[in-house]
Amino acid sequence: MGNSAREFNFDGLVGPSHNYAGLSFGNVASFSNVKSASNPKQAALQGLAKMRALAARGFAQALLPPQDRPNFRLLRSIGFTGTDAQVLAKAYQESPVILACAWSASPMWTANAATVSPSADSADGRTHFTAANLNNKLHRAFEHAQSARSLRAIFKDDKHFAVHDALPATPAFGDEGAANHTRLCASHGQQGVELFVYGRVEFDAAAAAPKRYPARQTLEASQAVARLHGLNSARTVYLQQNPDVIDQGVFHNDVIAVGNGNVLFYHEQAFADEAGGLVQLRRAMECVGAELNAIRVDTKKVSVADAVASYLFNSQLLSKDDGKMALVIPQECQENGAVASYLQELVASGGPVDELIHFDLRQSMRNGGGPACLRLRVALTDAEAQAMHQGVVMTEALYHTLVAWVEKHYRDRLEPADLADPALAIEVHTALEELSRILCLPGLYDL
Ligand SMILES: N=C(N)NCCC[C@H](NC(=O)CCC(=O)O)C(=O)O
Repeated sequence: MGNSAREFNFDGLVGPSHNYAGLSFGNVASFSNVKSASNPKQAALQGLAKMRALAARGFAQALLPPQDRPNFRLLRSIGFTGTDAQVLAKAYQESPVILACAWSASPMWTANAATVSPSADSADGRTHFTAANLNNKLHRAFEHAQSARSLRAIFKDDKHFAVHDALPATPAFGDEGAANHTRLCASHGQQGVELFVYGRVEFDAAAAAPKRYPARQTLEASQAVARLHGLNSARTVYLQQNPDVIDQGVFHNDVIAVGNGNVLFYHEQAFADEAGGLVQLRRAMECVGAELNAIRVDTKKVSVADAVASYLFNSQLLSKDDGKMALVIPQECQENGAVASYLQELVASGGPVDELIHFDLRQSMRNGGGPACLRLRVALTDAEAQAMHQGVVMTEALYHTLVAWVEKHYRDRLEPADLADPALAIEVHTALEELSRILCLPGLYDL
């Protein structure tokens, strides 16, 4: 258990079938952009620009590859038969929405790929990953097999890493991965407090739950992940998300709170019991010799509606070498008056956050995915960082190779009817075969 570690951010490389299908009930952006035309090329380039800029700033940056689409296995398993072209044509005719599920590029939001516990926190001293089953949404519920496969390809060395399969895919174990999990610590390499935020409790009929939109994460799932990872109960905290904010479009906790180091940046209405939650967190933080720095944003400064529209809390909070933190925000935050003035106040306050870095991530934002959705955090010691596959680490050279690859293979416009085009399936397949060569991961896909 070394205590020098760096946090790598594994961003999802946006896949060539990025489109707007309105598949996520409870996610306001997904619903309001249904059936509008997407631009997969621009989406991928926007994501790559973020990765490149953060890598150039010295932050440890890597990527997770997109997944093979469309999912012909899904389409065939529900009775669409014939050649690939016939399967697409029949699905488009009978159920365009299920066809869109089979094409979804949703694995780009890698915060939902898995929950990660660094080696400093686990009983066996390895880094643990549990692929998230994402079983609340059809289009996301089949991501986990490839997520686990990709993670195993990158974190192969079982001396250092353990990748667990997703929890049983049933509502009791609804698991959304790192989007509902954050880690608080004195420094990334030291023991930390793992905070799991759940939306509902399967086996407690009296527990509060949202009324309008689904709660995707259960307490039972969070507890199962903590067990699999061998976490210590004194350093593990479970808090309930405020069901009222889920009903206002906060479908994951990372839409209303983000943590890094000893800082928890959160909205006043994020948790069902704010005061009780802070007591639990402070107590757990004492066990790791750290003091919680809670930055609470009041409703009178930023309403829940403004937080959802701007994605203020779906920001990345990154530790800089000088001990301060940068907040990586989507440009929508600058365009929202209340949020923009709050942010000016925040960086001028003399607190830990002294810099804002903003990106145009509009293509992803229109499906409800901001900077924090697009990345999976993995804190690694030097030995662990060396043991992982190096082909996914972002460098200037890889950036340029991937930009050329995107320019060659991606379309700049996709509309619902394009999902019936058999040529698109061949294009995606060809692109991914080439990608697995670029990343030096020959067995990446089960093509
Ligand atoms: N908050 C985090 N960590 N992730 C954001 C995920 C956004 C994703 N959107 C979608 O899946 C929309 C797909 C569509 O409508 O085409 C979702 O709702 O699961």
